[in-house]
Amino acid sequence: MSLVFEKLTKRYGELVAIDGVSATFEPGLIHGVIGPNGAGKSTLINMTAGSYSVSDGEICLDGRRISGLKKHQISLAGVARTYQNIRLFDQMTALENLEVCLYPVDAGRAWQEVLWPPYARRRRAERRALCRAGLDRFELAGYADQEASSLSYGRQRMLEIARALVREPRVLLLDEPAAGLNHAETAELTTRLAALRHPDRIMLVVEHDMDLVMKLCDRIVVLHHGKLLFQGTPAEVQANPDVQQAYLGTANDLDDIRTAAQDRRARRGLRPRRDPVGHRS
Ligand SMILES: Nc1ncnc2c1ncn2[C@@H]1O[C@H](COP(=O)(O)OP(=O)(O)OP(=O)(O)O)[C@@H](O)[C@H]1O
Repeated sequence: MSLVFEKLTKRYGELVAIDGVSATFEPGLIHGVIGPNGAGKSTLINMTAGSYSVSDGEICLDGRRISGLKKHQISLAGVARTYQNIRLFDQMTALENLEVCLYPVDAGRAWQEVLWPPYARRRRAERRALCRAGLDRFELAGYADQEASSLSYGRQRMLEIARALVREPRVLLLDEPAAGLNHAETAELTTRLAALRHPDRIMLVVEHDMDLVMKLCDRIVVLHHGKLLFQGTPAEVQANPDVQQAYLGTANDLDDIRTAAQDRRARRGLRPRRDPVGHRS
């Protein structure tokens, strides 16, 4: 049982953003997806979540083809995601951001709640309890009734992950979860993500922060110009000469990557990283 990409291809007109990528992602593991800017990482996430169509090849979850399904059908199949640029319902409270994900999606159950108020009240209370527990997992319970937009940037990131988890997805796709976080927040995020490792859950993390990737991930897929360059454990990836040449630059030297990530943040208007005592680096 796994998530499988079979000769996956995405074309934007003439541009081949993902070029015949085949890979298998096992449950119980955290899979990193890395590669230089424009390598196709977000495109991979967007196709898996159904935000972008697949040009060729297929994506299967537990043996069932999910590419070609609509976005909401893929979500119901158990795929949840977060975004590079946080997307919350800003005017809703933290709790409501989770609750909206649990409202009945089939007409039958929705009508049951409309026609039978005691049942609706009980279901609402159950949903609320589940969402409070979801917030609690990220130490956000104290912010349950605050508007999402009023939370700090770091808490908004955590809230988005808490929301993605509220339906207990089989597949959790995280697109640059550490973007814009300072060192302390990234360290906290790394611990929290590690705690999400579960035998039934497949996690894919697209990330430029190599420290986070190397610490957190069990397996790493390296993309280069839309092609699968290499896959292996963090140690294998760091030792691979092709990866070093294409991406890491020099063996075990992650400073260039950090600098590139900083430049990228600045270009995108994201917060630059700060060290734990608050000095900008
Ligand atoms: N909607 C789109 N329409 C046209 N081209 C696109 C679209 N989305 C991405 N691309 C192009 O596809 C290629 C891969 O982009 P993608 O965003 O997937 O790369 P990435 O590895 O996630 O990059 P980054 O690390 O900078 O986010 C790039 O050349 C990009 O310009």
